[in-house]
Amino acid sequence: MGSATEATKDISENLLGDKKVTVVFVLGGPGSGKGTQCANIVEHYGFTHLSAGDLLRAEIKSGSENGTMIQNMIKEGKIVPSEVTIKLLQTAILENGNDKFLIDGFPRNEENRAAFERVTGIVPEFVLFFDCSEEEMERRLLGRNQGRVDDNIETIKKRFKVFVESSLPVVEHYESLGKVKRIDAAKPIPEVFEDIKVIFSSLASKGTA
Ligand SMILES: Nc1ncnc2c1ncn2[C@@H]1O[C@H](COP(=O)(O)OP(=O)(O)O)[C@@H](O)[C@H]1O
Ligand SMILES: Nc1ccn([C@H]2C[C@H](O)[C@@H](COP(=O)(O)OP(=O)(O)O)O2)c(=O)n1
Ligand SMILES: [Mg+2]
Repeated sequence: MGSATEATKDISENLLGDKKVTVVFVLGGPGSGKGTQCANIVEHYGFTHLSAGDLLRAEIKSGSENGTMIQNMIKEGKIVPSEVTIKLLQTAILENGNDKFLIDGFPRNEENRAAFERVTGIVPEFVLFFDCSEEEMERRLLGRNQGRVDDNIETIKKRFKVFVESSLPVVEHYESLGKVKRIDAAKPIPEVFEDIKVIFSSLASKGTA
């Protein structure tokens, strides 16, 4: 004991038991196509998709005591405190037999990132970053039609601001570590997936996933 590295490892073993996992963070602005492409990656590369937003929406539906707080924050385009989101992610990881996870829409700010690293000890294999213009993302969100309380123009503008101010710095952090694989997400869905395939096929052939 004594070193910071050992301390982090001990905490990680407490929270995830002995489970060793491969994690890819999937980041990008609202409407950049993260969820759509995660479904493709799951189908072809055997990952399990964990969307932080989906987990939070399920928590609202379940009638949990945090439900109203989460709902209000999502409506305002704000980011839910990391202890809530991390708990949901941790449970989902432990409940799943798989050891390869795409974590979509997390970490969305520095607090998310630092807390996740601290309490799980998980370091992502890499970050898949979906690069797309706000104009295109806005068009997609307004056409998404999933009945979401945050897919209206007022909340969308707030989400874009939060993305630029809080989420892009997380991407920059991972860029400084050489961990970001950037995708041109403005292209049509099949073309975006062709670019993603190159990345995941090379991961599979290295035997790390
Ligand atoms: N490359 C693309 N071109 C056009 N529309 C797309 C593309 N990728 C996703 N979409 C559509 O845009 C909307 C948002 O996609 P989604 O995967 O939910 O994005 P995110 O999870 O990043 O918010 C959905 O209606 C989806 O069908
Ligand atoms: N790490 C996260 C992820 C999502 N949330 C909340 C705030 C986000 O605006 C909403 C919706 O997230 P979601 O990833 O589903 O949204 P998009 O797929 O990017 O459109 O959920 C959060 O508070 N913390
Ligand atoms: Mg999504």
